[in-house]
Amino acid sequence: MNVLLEASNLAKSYGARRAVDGVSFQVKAGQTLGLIGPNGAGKSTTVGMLCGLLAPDAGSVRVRGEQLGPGASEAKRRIGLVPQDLALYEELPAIENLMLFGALYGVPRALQRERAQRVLEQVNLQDRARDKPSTFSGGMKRRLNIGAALMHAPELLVLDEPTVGVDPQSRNAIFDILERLRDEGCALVYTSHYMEEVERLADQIVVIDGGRVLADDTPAGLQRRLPSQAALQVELAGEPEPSLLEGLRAMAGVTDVRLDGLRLAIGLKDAHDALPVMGWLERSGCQALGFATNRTRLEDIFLHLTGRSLRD
Ligand SMILES: Nc1ncnc2c1ncn2[C@@H]1O[C@H](COP(=O)(O)OP(=O)(O)OP(=O)(O)O)[C@@H](O)[C@H]1O
Repeated sequence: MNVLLEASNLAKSYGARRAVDGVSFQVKAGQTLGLIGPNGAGKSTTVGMLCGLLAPDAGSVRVRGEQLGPGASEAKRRIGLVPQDLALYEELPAIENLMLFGALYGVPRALQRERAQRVLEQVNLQDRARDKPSTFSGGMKRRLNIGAALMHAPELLVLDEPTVGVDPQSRNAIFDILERLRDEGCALVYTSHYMEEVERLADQIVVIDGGRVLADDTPAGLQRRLPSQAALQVELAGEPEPSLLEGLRAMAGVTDVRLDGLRLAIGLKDAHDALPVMGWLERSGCQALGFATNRTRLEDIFLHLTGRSLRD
């Protein structure tokens, strides 16, 4: 696959604070890259540099081989940015908002209306073309905000936490739009601190924390890095013998054993390891009131990599 965007060793400090500290990754044409990290990880600062809004202290961003610099360029025109904060004119009808953004991005005047109509369809607002954003719901404003970044038909759409403050229904509507764009071949960089969002959309995931890349892998590759692929929860009838816990820890396929009151949590290399473990518990005379199994969530990769959870 051909490389569309290449970030190399990006660094940016605000005073003494290193917000981004040597970030590198690639986005290939048509690829969907999820950039995930907790609040303050450096996502917005990275996005600002990817789009040429922030000048890096060190490192570079190349779009189809051309390095981003100050001022307008062919490389910048290949990118559309959906900022975290809404950037709309509340009292200007939706279609005119889009035409204005088209003009700012250099779309020829003769093409602006036609382009805006196509974009309104892409973001499912074709029935609201003449209405003002001041009359829109929060989710509709977010969709129009995405539309503004699509007016110049970019090859790559960069979205900075586009679902912040959005209800679940509107969030799904945004995802439908992004999935359609992806299917039409538009590359996406999607930043979030919700792993389930990134998992739904991305075919490559970059995990960042403290301004550094901790992992850059496919969702399946990240999942494989987790020591436990599943967990078995056992509700015990009584206090277990220490030998029971020792026996469990020695079993093949068991990665971790934790006792919390009468709840036993057993980490498993594979979901298939649950049955032999339950059989062994029964043969050992363990009195259980209930069993439950669950697959490890990809979200736990952050805990695995840092010892901290993604959201406090
Ligand atoms: N303009 C600024 N001036 C000073 N410090 C800043 C500025 N912007 C960001 N920072 C700091 O840089 C670090 C990275 O911030 P950044 O906004 O890039 O993270 P983020 O991952 O996007 O977080 P969030 O999800 O909260 O937006 C943080 O410690 C933040 O406080």
